Amino acid sequence: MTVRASDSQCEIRGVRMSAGLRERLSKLARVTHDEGVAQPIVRSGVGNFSYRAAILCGGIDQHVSHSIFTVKQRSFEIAVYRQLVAPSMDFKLSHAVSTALLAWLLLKIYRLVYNIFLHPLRRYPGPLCAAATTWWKTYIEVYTQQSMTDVLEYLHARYGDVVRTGPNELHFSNPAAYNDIYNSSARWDKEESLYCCFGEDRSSFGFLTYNEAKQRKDVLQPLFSRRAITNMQGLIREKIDHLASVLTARDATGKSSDLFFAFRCFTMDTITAFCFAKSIDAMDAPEFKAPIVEAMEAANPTFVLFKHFALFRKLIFSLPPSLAMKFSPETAGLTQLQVILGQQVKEVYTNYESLSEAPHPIIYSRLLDPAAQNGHRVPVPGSLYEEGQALMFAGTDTVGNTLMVGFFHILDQPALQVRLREEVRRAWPELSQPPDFQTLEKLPLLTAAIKEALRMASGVTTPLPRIVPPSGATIGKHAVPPGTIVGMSSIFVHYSAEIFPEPDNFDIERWLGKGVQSLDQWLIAFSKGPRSCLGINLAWCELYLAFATMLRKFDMKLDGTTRKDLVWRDTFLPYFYGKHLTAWCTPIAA
Ligand code: HEM
Repeated sequence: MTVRASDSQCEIRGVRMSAGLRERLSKLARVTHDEGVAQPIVRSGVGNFSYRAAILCGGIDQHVSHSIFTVKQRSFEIAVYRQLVAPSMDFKLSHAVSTALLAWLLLKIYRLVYNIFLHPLRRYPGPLCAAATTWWKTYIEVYTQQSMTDVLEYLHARYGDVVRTGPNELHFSNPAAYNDIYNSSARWDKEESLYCCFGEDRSSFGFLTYNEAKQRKDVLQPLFSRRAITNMQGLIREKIDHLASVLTARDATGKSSDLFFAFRCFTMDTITAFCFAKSIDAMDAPEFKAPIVEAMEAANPTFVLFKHFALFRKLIFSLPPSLAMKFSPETAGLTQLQVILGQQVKEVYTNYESLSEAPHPIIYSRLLDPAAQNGHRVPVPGSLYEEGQALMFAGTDTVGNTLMVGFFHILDQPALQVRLREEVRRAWPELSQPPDFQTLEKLPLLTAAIKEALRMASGVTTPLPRIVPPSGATIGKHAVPPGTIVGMSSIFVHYSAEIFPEPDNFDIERWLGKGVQSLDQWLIAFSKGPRSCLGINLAWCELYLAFATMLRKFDMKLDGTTRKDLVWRDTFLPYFYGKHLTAWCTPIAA
């Protein structure tokens, strides 16, 4: 089709023009119609006019025509546009949109019907909505903001030991099933939508496959072995002593302390020194409100949002930090954390040599060492950053939560605090000569208290989702087809009344006495199998040194925190949203 237009005339060739259209145009302008001419004349029209006329004539018609309009351009243009072009454009657009919507809707309906009636998991019990669509989980976690672990408890009480929690997902509650999923021979992939939400896809924690994770963990493992951690316990001793001195100074000014943040600052300073040979000095922040610790705390619920809305996550991660924080204040904590951490990683990258001056092995020194890579390349900067973020999260909140939960219960039972202190004092008579990690490990009451704290804090509370391999699997005596997402939250083991009677009570006696060693198999805070915790030795060492030091150096009393304040919501780690554990920490003179 061609259009030629001037101030007074518009010529259109090679278009299809119906009788109806011709009649309507005639009312607007004088139209000359010549059926015989089909040769196109290519000349440009006058701006919008020719464009609109072109749309007008291209849209609706039957016959090939050549029409000449004699027009008063402006009024013709407006009239044609209003009466013919706009409606026809609307029609075409709305037609395309509604067709696409209909196709999408049909596809979704087909998917729902398939998920409910034809899916290989159709015989597994669970809510209909969960079987039909993953949006059910989004509704629970994002819209109602319930803790998925609470919902799972309810579902298992109603449906039994296996529940379908998504179209392609099963959750198990029988403690025996835990070992079927998480054991040394189960090299199953991690599930993408959860593990990618942290933005740590290229880290020991975030790699989805066993092989990728193993390659990275093999590089890091020598630094996390029991021997390596025992050798570097001086670093942890230095950090916990520093925390004790800050708490002492606070007490001297008559202040109680936010131990929730204080413990996180201690673990943060420890892991940053271990990673970067440089502490972030979180413990020296006023009121222990170190920006990185606060940012980490605020980041927890963000991951739930990112898990359900991957596009939103990609958008936030792609924006410059200042824009991301403005655009989405609710995820600003994570962005802030990434900025702080990014600077730290960049510094290490540019001052690599300084790492060798540290008195203990440094994680980044090893990550950047070509000789440590077992024939592979040194990780790219993005992967180095992500490893740093993974280690910060893995090493800070987990140990911090265990200390916080443990100390709440110990302070809630003053007689227990005295009993534990007496045991520690026997091993640590001279305040200025603290015993080492190996000595503390032998103290039965202290060990029982730490185990009980690990049990009740539960480490990572989310069911750790894995993909059943092509061979399929039997989990808790149920045959599970290949490709199914399976998981089990640690709380179904740690709060099982059959294994741990009266599980809501902090009772160190359950770990003491003869024949209780077998109970250790049910302490699964660090998970089991090839994707279990890389930092387990570091965590135990921090816990022993911190529990012993706090008990030996302070007489502690709760400052208004009650059991109700220990409420949490599952955001991968438990997100404690009650009043922080606050206590008076009075130094013990000798
Ligand atoms: C009480 C303290 C801790 C607890 C309860 C704990 C718990 C866990 C759990 C349950 C997992 C498995 C996560 C999954 O399957 O997705 C895990 C993995 C991991 N943890 Fe820990 N953790 C603790 C301390 C630490 C520390 C101090 C570090 C070191 C900085 C650390 C580093 C890691 C890493 C790198 C992984 C990923 C391993 C993999 O995916 O193969 N953790 N931890």
